Amino acid sequence: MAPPSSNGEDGAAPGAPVIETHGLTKRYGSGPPAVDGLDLSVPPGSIFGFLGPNGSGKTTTIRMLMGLIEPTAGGARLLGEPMPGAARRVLPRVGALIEGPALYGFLTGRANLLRYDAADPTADPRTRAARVATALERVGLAAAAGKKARAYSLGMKQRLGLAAALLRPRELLVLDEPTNGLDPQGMREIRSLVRELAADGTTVFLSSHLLDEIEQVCTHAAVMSRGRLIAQGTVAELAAGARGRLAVTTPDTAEAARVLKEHGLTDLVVGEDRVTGELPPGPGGAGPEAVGAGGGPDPAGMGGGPDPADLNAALVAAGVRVRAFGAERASLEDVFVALTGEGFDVAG
Ligand SMILES: Nc1ncnc2c1ncn2[C@@H]1O[C@H](COP(=O)(O)OP(=O)(O)OP(=O)(O)O)[C@@H](O)[C@H]1O
Repeated sequence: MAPPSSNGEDGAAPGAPVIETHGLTKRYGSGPPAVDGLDLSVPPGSIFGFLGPNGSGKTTTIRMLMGLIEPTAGGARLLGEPMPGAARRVLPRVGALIEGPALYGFLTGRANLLRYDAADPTADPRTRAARVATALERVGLAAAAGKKARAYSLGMKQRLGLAAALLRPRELLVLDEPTNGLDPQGMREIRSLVRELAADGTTVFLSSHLLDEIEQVCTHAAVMSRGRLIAQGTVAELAAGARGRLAVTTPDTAEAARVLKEHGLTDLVVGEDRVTGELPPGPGGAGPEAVGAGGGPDPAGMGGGPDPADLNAALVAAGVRVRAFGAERASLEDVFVALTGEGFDVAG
């Protein structure tokens, strides 16, 4: 195997996590820690969603990752290097957008980027204009580059912030709530930009309190609750770890509910012509990397339990007229609720 430094770059071996934390903890005062013993592992090339309700410790974690604040305990490595120790070496390879971009409203979008570029002592002034033009093009702001930043929509401001983060090639992008406050169109624009950047090989780590957003754009996710990591893995693994619900469409709802209950389904919801119920847990438990839950993988993705074919046969045998029958895929919201026993605060 080639040595890790054979590509002439510092840092991690190929395939090594781009972000890795061990027991990362931050305590601000005498209360419970804002971040508590976090073990995070972000694979290269992933779009990694860092999910949790407001106040669950996402921004505090990102600030520690970027070396902006010191952990109370534990440590973090970025691109294989310890933070904050190696910040000067590592941060030029990392683009970040934390708590919205700092922009001068009285300057044009282009002039804002020229200022950012000029603030980088390693940036060659002779190629500055070209770099700025490329970054504006990258985020779809070339046509609006001559407008004052104060006339930009929130989505355009976020894109300008991303352009600033992309003035030089980056191996990792860290985005704190990049779509916060944006309208649906603005959200779509940021999401497609994130996908494009990832397709070019950049690992993207983004925080969000929006489950939907993580499901739409991310390949991997970590779920935070009250400063603790409660699960991490691929989005597919996480959703498969939550028990799916079975839905039966039938005019014979009462009888269908009885049969499903008999076969171990719980949390039955009986509608006008539909019954849904939670499939019982299989031997695998809560999911592949459910922290502290001790579960193993569930290859069927249905939570184990009875075979749906047998359930359908039992319904028919009991005289239930089945119009439609199927498993509903668990969402990340189901995962969150199953793991924490709490609802997800989706305000905003
Ligand atoms: N500088 C600080 N001093 C004291 N407490 C803080 C500070 N920053 C954050 N906290 C507290 O730490 C906890 C985690 O906050 P944090 O901002 O990291 O969460 P978050 O998940 O990013 O939420 P949000 O999306 O609302 O920013 C909260 O209880 C918050 O009040």
